[in-house]
Amino acid sequence: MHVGERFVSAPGKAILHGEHAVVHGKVALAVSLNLRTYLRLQGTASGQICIHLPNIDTFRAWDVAALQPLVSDRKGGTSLVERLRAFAGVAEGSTDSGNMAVLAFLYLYLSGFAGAQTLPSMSVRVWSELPTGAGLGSSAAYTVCLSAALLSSWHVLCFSWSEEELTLINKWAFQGEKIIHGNPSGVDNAVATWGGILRYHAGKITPLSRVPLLRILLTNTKVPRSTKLLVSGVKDKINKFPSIMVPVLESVDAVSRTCELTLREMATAGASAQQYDTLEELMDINQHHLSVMGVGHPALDTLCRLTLAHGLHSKLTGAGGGGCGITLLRPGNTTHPHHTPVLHTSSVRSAGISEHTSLSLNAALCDDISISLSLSLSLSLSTQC
Ligand SMILES: Nc1ncnc2c1ncn2[C@@H]1O[C@H](COP(=O)(O)OP(=O)(O)OP(=O)(O)O)[C@@H](O)[C@H]1O
Ligand SMILES: C[C@@](O)(CCO)CC(=O)[O-]
Ligand SMILES: [Mg+2]
Repeated sequence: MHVGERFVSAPGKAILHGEHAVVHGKVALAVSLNLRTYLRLQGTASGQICIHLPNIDTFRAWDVAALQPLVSDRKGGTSLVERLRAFAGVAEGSTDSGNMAVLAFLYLYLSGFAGAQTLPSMSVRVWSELPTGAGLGSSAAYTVCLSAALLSSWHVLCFSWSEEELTLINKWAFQGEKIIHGNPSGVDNAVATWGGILRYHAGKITPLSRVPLLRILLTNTKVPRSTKLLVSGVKDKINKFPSIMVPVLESVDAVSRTCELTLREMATAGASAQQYDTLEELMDINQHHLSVMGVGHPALDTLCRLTLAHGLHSKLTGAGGGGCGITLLRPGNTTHPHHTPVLHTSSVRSAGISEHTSLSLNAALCDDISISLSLSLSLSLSTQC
């Protein structure tokens, strides 16, 4: 079987409210960024599968003939993930970047081509503008790219991403996220697939159509962390202290719902100072809840303290434990002349759209912390066949 060339990209995301609680069935609000991950897939006649992941210094190659026996379970009773772990020498519970990325790739590749008479040989390269493991959904953008490229080569189609195809891309990307994350909610891959701003609740994806233009700053603390470990740490805490932690999750749920309501009112009747007060208080409340869940970090505390000294309110975004924080700006806040910090929250769902407004960082505010990102918001998965 020979596959043609594919080039796809998918955006990262910022979570406004609801990270971690969303894993336990609560509401989250998330928005895509214009920092993207890109994938190029090329069919070859080399008899090999090669994957090149420059962001994480990983290059691996296998003979197709060595992978072929993994497709069917000849030993009986083992799952494809278990067979792949044994094949690639990856221990259960490993959080090594390269191992996780490679396992997710092999899983999606072998699942997709399981029905083919022979596995196709190919070379896949994935590179990203997103910092890896910093709370901006790099894992989901990676698995959405893999899923979109492999699906389009399984179906030998040049996608224009119909709703049905996006649903399929999202479903497979979720399987890849499971390998990297352990127990993902699905919010990150949904945003990487559909783009825009959306509400995510127990698997239900609702694009928000009436939202105001918000401006936020995004700060990378550059403190490394693993979403998988943070998510499992929160679960342990809930299991240990259910009567304490369940009300915290309920409260985060209420924060997300109140934020959604406030955004809708701001879009309908125009933004008032009181509504900004509300958004700021919600960020403070949620940041404290996230610290209670055990996913804060001194660098994030520093971000909150420094921005508060300028009258601005911040919270972590994504899994926390380091990574990135977001800071809400009011309309009158001045910003670095080269940056226009904006969080544009309209929802666009079709493919190939690169409409974006910018979301960037005012470095002058946060120069005690390593700050490196200058971002824009992009609104959908795009593809070029
Ligand atoms: N560009 C990339 N190339 C290869 N693998 C990647 C890439 N981006 C992410 N990954 C995989 O995803 C892992 C990071 O995922 P993780 O969920 O911990 O962080 P994140 O997705 O950036 O943050 P969050 O889940 O909080 O939004 C990496 O260790 C690697 O396995
Ligand atoms: C921490 C978390 O809630 C968001 C990570 O971006 C995990 C998830 O929802 O899968
Ligand atoms: Mg992730």
